[in-house]
Amino acid sequence: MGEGINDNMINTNGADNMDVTHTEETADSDVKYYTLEEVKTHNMKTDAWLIIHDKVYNITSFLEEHPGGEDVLMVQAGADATVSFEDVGHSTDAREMLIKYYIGELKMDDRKKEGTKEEFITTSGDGSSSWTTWLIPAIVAVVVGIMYRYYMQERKSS
Ligand code: HEM
Repeated sequence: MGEGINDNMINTNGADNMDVTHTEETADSDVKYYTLEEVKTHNMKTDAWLIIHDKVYNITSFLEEHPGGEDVLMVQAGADATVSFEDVGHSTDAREMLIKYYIGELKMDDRKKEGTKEEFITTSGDGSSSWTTWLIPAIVAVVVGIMYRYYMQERKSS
């Protein structure tokens, strides 16, 4: 994995970085990047990670403390829990707690930006036709209104 395919983006000072295993570091900070494949392997009670909004959390020590229970977390362990986490409507406190368990970022290649957006914008078709549905009746209404005014004026003057 990662035998220098994308390394030019990530590894700008690679002179003494001989040991490139699963975690590559950005040039600007110590942020660790994990692949989805790697996160998937951490799906046990003794070693549980999950992804929320492209960030990776090691929640092993939190499993027993979670007010929503251990089981719901274990269902998500090793996977992207963004939708479940948001569906519950976690409090600001819960969101702040995440910091404690943060261990790094999901690799850019494994992020699904459109995927997460699509989940929330699926209710009313593709949206592109929505403006035509009101614009055409609006034009018709204006034209009918103008014609009606002319008609009334003609009736008054005759
Ligand atoms: C590390 C990630 C998580 C943290 C820090 C966290 C934290 C919390 C906290 C503090 C609460 C108490 C209520 C609140 O303050 O919102 C809570 C409740 C809950 N959480 Fe989480 N949670 C996490 C992940 C998840 C995930 C992934 C799920 C779903 C699969 C989940 C499901 C629930 C449920 C069902 C409740 C109970 C809600 C209720 O009884 O009203 N949580 N969580």
